[in-house]
Amino acid sequence: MQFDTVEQALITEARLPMLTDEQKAVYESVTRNLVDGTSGLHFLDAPAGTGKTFLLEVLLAFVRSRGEVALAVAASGIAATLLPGGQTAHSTFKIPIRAIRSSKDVCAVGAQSKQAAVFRTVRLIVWDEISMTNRKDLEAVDRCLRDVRKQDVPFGGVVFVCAGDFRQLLPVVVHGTRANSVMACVSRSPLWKFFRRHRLTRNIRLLSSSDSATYLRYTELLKQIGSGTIDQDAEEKVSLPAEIIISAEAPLNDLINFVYPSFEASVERDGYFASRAILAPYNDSVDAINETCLGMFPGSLREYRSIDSVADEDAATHFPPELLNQLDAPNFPIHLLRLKVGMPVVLLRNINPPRLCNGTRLIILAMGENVLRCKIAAGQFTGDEILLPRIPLIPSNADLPVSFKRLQFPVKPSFCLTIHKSQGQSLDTVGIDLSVGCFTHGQLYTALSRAKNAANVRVRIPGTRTRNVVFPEVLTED
Ligand SMILES: Nc1ncnc2c1ncn2[C@@H]1O[C@H](COP(=O)(O)OP(=O)(O)OP(=O)(O)O)[C@@H](O)[C@H]1O
Repeated sequence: MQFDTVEQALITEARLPMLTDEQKAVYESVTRNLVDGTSGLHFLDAPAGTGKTFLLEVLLAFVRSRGEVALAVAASGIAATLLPGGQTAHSTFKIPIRAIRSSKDVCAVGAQSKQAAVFRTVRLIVWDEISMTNRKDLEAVDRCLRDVRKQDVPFGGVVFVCAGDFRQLLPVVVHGTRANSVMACVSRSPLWKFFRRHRLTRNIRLLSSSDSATYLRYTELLKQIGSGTIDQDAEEKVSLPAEIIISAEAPLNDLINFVYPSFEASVERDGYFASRAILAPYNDSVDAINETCLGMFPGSLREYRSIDSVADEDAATHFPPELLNQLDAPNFPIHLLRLKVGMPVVLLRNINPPRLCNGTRLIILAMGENVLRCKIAAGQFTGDEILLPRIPLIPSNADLPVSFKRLQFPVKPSFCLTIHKSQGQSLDTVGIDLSVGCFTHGQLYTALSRAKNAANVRVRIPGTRTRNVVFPEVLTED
């Protein structure tokens, strides 16, 4: 309700003529439900870059221009920052965060809560990157909406539009097998049959800046990699075009210099870090590349050591601070955080959604003893300045020997991101470090499809072949 209806109407008016015929057909189908007051479940099932998120933005603006409530969520924080008013699905619906999901999971939404009041009035829910969502989360939201809205129909009768691409990354199942990942997909949910499937086929991301021959060659390569129809050997390795390869025998700096040709100039240029990134499949490689980039980045280094303590005082003698300092968990700040003014970092917690979410990218402007002054680097709040304090953080979902608390800035360097975090992004320049190859479904396709221009992609691999993992059983027919 905080959206300005006039402003939203202007966005709708400006964007409508831009929609392709395919996008327009979906827009009309969804707005028919919204205008008629009928319910409708829609699934935008389309390859990377075909404008799913773009279309969701127009639908959100349409509803908000009418003074009605539209909620925007995404499977990951960084994808949520791309949607106006976007938040993670977990944060919006209070879905429990657990390593092992259960069919009995319930959203922590009280009947008298503000959240429940919003769910009763909401007209449209859009859910982006749904292919990364665990079906149990979607099912928990279904139960919550039926309950709160007192309507025993799927999602309590709201108009629900989800967008995704099963060629890209699937839900993460900790210690899970291939079958566990496949079974966790929303497409395996009994709810899925209620969704009407819409297709988009034109890659608009690439269209924006490639010549037509390059466009055709690269979109064909993406299609074959995404569907697993490209020639691959017994180790699932595929050949990539010579012009995009950087040899892994050459120094890592070659890839860094391709993506970040001038760190000195970057400090002055708005949008420099939002439009480019190095991607890698493993957290360890990401950390090592960030460390190398930090060494090359100009300016003086400041080190921040966290203060770590165990939750259970009785365990304190067995787990002294020096031992806790060495513990690490995914999506958790490290004990010794090394920062420089002007460098990009990514937020690791929801501080004040939707402005400051897990996944918001920031540039450091100044560093104090207990506070960082930062500028938001991407998304609808780009340019806003914020103050970020050290906060107490407890690792979730981690295989750690003890439960502990860390007082640290909730950020990590983001010259390089995991491929997982890049899903949903459109980047001008992309460098992919595959010196250690991809390990799961859709990683190579997701990484290669982030680029707006095929000429601005480089992949660092040993030799000319790299691993492409595809689980054909999750792919829907084109
Ligand atoms: N009709 C359009 N007119 C102009 N630009 C568009 C249009 N549709 C999409 N785009 C642009 O194309 C790029 C890719 O669009 P978008 O991110 O919506 O694709 P996507 O299908 O959501 O991709 P992914 O599956 O990778 O998340 C963006 O830069 C977006 O602004």
